Amino acid sequence: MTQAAQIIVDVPTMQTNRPYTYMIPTDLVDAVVPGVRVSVPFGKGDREVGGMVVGLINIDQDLEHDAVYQGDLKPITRLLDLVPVLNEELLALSDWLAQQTFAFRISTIQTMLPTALKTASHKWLVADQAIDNDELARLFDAQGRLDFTATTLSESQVKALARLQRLGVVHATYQVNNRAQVKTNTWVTSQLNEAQVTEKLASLRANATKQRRVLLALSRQVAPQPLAELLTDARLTRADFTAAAQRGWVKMTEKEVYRDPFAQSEVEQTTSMMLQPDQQQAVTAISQAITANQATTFLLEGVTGSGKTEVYLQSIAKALAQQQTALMLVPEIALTPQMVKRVRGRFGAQVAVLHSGLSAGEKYDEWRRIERHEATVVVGARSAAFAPLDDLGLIIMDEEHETSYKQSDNPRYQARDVLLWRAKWHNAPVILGSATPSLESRARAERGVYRHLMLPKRINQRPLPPVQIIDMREQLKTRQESNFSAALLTALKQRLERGEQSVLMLNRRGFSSFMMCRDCGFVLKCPNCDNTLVLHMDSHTMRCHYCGHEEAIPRRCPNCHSKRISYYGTGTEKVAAELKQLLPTARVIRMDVDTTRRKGMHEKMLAAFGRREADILLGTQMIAKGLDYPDVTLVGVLNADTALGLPDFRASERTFQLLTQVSGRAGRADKAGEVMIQTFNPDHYAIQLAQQQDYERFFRVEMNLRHLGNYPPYFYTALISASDQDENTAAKKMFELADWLKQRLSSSTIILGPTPRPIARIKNRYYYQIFLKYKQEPQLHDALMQILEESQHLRGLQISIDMEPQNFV
Ligand SMILES: Nc1ncnc2c1ncn2[C@@H]1O[C@H](COP(=O)(O)OP(=O)(O)OP(=O)(O)O)[C@@H](O)[C@H]1O
Ligand SMILES: [Zn+2]
Ligand SMILES: [Zn+2]
Repeated sequence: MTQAAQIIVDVPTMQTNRPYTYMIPTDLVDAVVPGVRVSVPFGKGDREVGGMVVGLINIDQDLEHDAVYQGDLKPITRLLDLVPVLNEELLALSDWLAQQTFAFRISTIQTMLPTALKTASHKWLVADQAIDNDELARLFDAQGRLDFTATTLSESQVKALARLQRLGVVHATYQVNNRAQVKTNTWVTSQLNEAQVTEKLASLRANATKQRRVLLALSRQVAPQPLAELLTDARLTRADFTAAAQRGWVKMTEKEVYRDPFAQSEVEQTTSMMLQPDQQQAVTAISQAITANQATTFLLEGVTGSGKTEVYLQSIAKALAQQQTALMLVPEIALTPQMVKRVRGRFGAQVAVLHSGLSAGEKYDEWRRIERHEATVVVGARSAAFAPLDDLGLIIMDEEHETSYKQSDNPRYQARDVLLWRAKWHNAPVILGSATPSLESRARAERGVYRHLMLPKRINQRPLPPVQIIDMREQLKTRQESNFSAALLTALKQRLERGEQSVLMLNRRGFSSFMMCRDCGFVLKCPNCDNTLVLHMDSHTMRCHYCGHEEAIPRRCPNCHSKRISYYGTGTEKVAAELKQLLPTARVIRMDVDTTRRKGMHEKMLAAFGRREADILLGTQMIAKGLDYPDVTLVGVLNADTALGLPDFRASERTFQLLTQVSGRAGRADKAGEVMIQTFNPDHYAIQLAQQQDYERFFRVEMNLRHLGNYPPYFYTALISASDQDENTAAKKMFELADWLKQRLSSSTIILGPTPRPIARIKNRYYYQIFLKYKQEPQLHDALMQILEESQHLRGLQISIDMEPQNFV
């Protein structure tokens, strides 16, 4: 009996999207197992490519059934791993995921591996114990390291080393060949003494404000300090200090940053709290499912501040108590030290944390701790859904409604689906938690597919803060254009006088992509779909992205005939400038993608705000989550409407979710809180119901509208996009496709488009899309596969498929 290996090669094309059969050299027979990476000769000229072993077959019996096999089998060239890097579960998952998302198997496999394993990296073997074989022991240097990538090893040596790794005598580590992985911080050292600073300040021109700020900052501290710290004053920029360096006032140096080894040990140990009755009920139900190994999905719906986290923690404890592991996903933005602290505080060093802030090396370290069963609790963002935990006893997804759980690039997977799949594999329950569940999940709870658990009250009966809606149309009649209503401005002044803090949110979603009447708030909608029309400056038209309807940009408001129609939207920078004028004494921290791009800035700014170094935290959506500061008594939303204008059937849902989240930040401690929402659409149901914080009503109203519009959760959706350098080719192909689909699919399926994409041209490629809404469509998978396969033969045209798309702009 001869064995051969089934290998997915690292050649991402439709033709190669299936296992190829390779011969296993006799010496490697035991070492080649599913889940190890290899390199193999492939294609014309036997180019060497990487690959993943996904299965083994007996040549004598199975080969005639192997469709791919032609001619003599080529042998595997090299073994890259001594032990599998993906286990049986994850291999099966990668296969399922490729099917679900119409992605190549190699790309779903790559998605599951930590970066250190997929980029060009240098592999070392490290001896953890003495090796009792002289020949092998000699391969290791004085530090017990063997350079696996550079050393030529005989096949028997490879086999023997594989055995040692399986026994835990040696382990593999990776050094990523990427200089950028070394983290550095810029430090600023003043070159001026106190007297010189005073002198320079005196000689500055009156309008040299930037230089004055830099000098003032220098006067406060003489010792070298990190630039990032100086930049917590939002009025200062890196460029100001670069300019100062050119003047010889400061020296800027790069220092390497090391991981703080005390960061973990500082976390204070916490113990389980006495649960409130609602919490207790939830924990009991979840615990029963854990004990019974039932893959029940729970929807934990709890208002902001109702103590969902404590329910998670005590349920995790239950899983650990029966020697199982737990996986918890949170949105990237919520992975603040606060959240990590709460989990570490309860479970200590057995917690592994995976987030985008870690370097490739750090991520690999965490991944390995999980694989070696050193970590039994994993907290992480979307990609942590693939954490290689064995024997999962509980899976949690916090803020389950968050769009960031859906990956927008290939493979376009929804982490929630991955978790549900894994739960079935492990017979483990899942908790989907949120104050504002997605309509899809809430509808499933209604139909009994998920079990519904509720936490309807805040802890200690603290009231939800009162929410006031401010009609900006009224404001505009009396005052000149401003981002601040009189009421909000007064409230901000009060907080300043009382020494309390305020949070201001500027909604960036939908920023200037549509038009709105400044007098009546009217937003132009599609006559066919009731979706907001998107402004296309290139063609000077308003377009519907679902059905393709197009019309001229109106000069007057179709509703009130006002001429004051404009792009609605504004940036945080502009708001910060206005704030400076209106409230010159207020200390403001501005938090948006620009100011938080540098690693660690997000946490630094929040920490500074927590230390009360600022009066106002001004930011985009990123401030809506997770903040728990006792002195915040005012939350202001500057523009509640912008997301409502988006050409997205989920626009109301997103708006409601965001407003509810951000309102939940006020009055969490003893001091009462207050929320003010500025809007041009005070009567819109999403805004009205957010004011009342009435999720239940919102759910009913929105479900009704979804039903009328044939949208999810009543219909499933899929988005097919095609792009080409030639606009006609892309359009023509998509019209053909739409016709073909009409014949192929059932008549109950709704095919919208093709239409040009919101940004029709990206990097000189033209995009067209078809939007599908369907209930039951057994033909769909095959039809879409066929489209992908056929598109391979069309040079230049690229087709992508997004199941249950979350983003339309
Ligand atoms: N049983 C309890 N007894 C006393 N305090 C509790 C209890 N459960 C939770 N808390 C406290 O109540 C506060 C709010 O809880 P938590 O942050 O878990 O709510 P949440 O539902 O996750 O809120 P959000 O959705 O706003 O993040 C926290 O400070 C938490 O420590
Ligand atoms: Zn109008
Ligand atoms: Zn339309």
